[in-house]
This record gives sequence, structure tokens and C-alpha cells, in this order.
Amino acid sequence: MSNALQNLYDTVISRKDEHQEGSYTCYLFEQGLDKILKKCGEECSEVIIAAKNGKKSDTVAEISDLLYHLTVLMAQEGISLDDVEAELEKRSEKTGNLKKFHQVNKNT
Ligand SMILES: N=c1c2ncn([C@@H]3O[C@H](COP(=O)(O)OP(=O)(O)OP(=O)(O)O)[C@@H](O)[C@H]3O)c2ncn1[C@@H]1O[C@H](COP(=O)(O)O)[C@@H](O)[C@H]1O
Repeated sequence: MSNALQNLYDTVISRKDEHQEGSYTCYLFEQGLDKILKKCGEECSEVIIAAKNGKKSDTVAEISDLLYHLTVLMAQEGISLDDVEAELEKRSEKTGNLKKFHQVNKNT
């Protein structure tokens, strides 16, 4: 995972562990899962709208908002970046095996 995502994740975890005055992340944890899910839903819709509007910088900003809120959701649910990385790698291995399987079948 990228350094920026890892740094964000570490900061979010530290906000979960220790209250910091004025922190929006702490506010989200205090509000709880339903609020975090609501924000993920809202940010997801904003990504779709920005992408439809076609301005790359706006879409990048909305994707960043979504990634931040997903990071808060992961922390809330005890999911680490390693958990997601492992899942992605598992899929990539499966896809690789499937491609090899099709290649072998094509050649026989
Ligand atoms: N990456 C982010 C980040 N992205 C978006 N946001 C906040 O998400 C909120 C979403 O804005 P909206 O207008 O949708 O929501 P709102 O009306 O302000 O809030 P609601 O009433 O809807 O809850 C804004 O307040 C943004 O500041 C973020 N807040 C914090 N971070 C990072 O999280 C880490 C901890 O920051 P603090 O929470 O400030 O300690 C730092 O690394 C920050 O850079």
C-alpha cells in the first residue's frame, strides 16, 4: 500500500485511540458506525457525480474524500490495510492461475 494511505491509516488509528480536540475523525468515531456508513455513502455518490462531470481534479478530490472515510470505516471495524492487501493479492493470484489455465487449454 502507498505511504500516503499507510500514514492516513496510522493517523486515523491514533485518533481512535486518543481523543483530539477539533478532530473530525474523532467526531466520526464518537458518532459511530451509522454516521461513518452514511458519510461513505455520500462520498461515493460525490465520486460518481464528479466523474460524470468529467473534471479530473474534482474527481481526484472526491476519491480522496471517499478513501479517507473508508479508512475511518476500516479502523472502526478493525480492518487493517494488510487485510485488504492480502485480499487483493489473493484475487491477483487467482486471476493469474485462471489465465495460465486458459493458456494451457488453448495450446492443447
Ligand atoms: N483526509 C482527511 C479528510 N478528508 C475529508 N475530511 C473531512 O471530511 C469532512 C467531510 O465534509 P462534508 O462537507 O461532507 O461533511 P461536513 O458537513 O463537514 O460534516 P458532516 O456534518 O456531514 O459530518 C470535512 O470536514 C473534511 O475536512 C477529512 N478529515 C481528515 N482527514 C485526514 O485525517 C487525519 C486526521 O485529521 P483530523 O480528523 O483533523 O484529526 C489527517 O491526516 C487529515 O488530513
